[in-house]
Amino acid sequence: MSGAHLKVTDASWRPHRRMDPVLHPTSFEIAAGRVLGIVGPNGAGKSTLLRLLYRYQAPSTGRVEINGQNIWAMPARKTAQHVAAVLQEQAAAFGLSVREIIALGRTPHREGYASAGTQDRAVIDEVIALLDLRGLEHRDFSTLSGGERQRVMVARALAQQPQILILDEPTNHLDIRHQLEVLALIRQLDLTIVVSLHDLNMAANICDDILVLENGHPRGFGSPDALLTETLVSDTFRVNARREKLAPSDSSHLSFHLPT
Ligand SMILES: Nc1ncnc2c1ncn2[C@@H]1O[C@H](COP(=O)(O)OP(=O)(O)OP(=O)(O)O)[C@@H](O)[C@H]1O
Repeated sequence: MSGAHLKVTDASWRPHRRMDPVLHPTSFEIAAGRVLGIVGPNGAGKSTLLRLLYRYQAPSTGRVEINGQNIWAMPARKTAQHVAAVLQEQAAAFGLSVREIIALGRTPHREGYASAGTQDRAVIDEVIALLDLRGLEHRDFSTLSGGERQRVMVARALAQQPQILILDEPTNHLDIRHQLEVLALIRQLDLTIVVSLHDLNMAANICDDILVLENGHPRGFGSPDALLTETLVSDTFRVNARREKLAPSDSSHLSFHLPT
């Protein structure tokens, strides 16, 4: 697996013609292999932007390009060979096992109704091991806990062998250990990653770049250190934010308080 260049130019989205945009024109560019964090308050437009990136919704204006190709000019199947998404809502599984769910990630790479070949099985085995799912692979997906399901959905996305991985709040439902494991995995994958996160400290730790959205508008794009200033975080999230150095690691840490 290796990443792809992602370029978003003036992409906006509005639900109906006469309504205000939910996402106003937004532009950014990330080189192959970088991790971009999307942060912002509830309703800021994070999931809406992600939907444009994995070709679920067409932008009302602007373009999304992967390695210079507009994703709406390619067949959906071709986009699915490049981009995989892990979403907050998990589809109903109708009695499928964990392994069968993960195998669905191979669909864009198969011809017609062909069943899983040797390469498909090897990829599925690899991601099952990577996400520590060996003990669960024959369980009915619907019997899993929220955190176990989340790991299965990450495994399914990786089975797609994408160049770009989109994750919408991937640490929801995960206990601390599995949060750290999923975040470490994100850092270690040789892919371009776009991840929405509510935890700004987590975002600052794992992301190369951050895009801040507020009320459907891009507020800034840049490195976590340069962008996530006390002023920007306080204004965007309507809190008093303080940035401190944690001893002994000397890493930067944001803390938050309600304004008095
Ligand atoms: N299909 C739609 N029709 C009308 N409004 C919509 C539609 N989809 C999203 N919205 C609105 O757009 C805004 C942004 O929603 P979005 O889900 O992108 O925000 P978010 O930043 O991901 O929020 P959260 O952090 O709460 O998950 C919200 O006010 C939402 O109600």
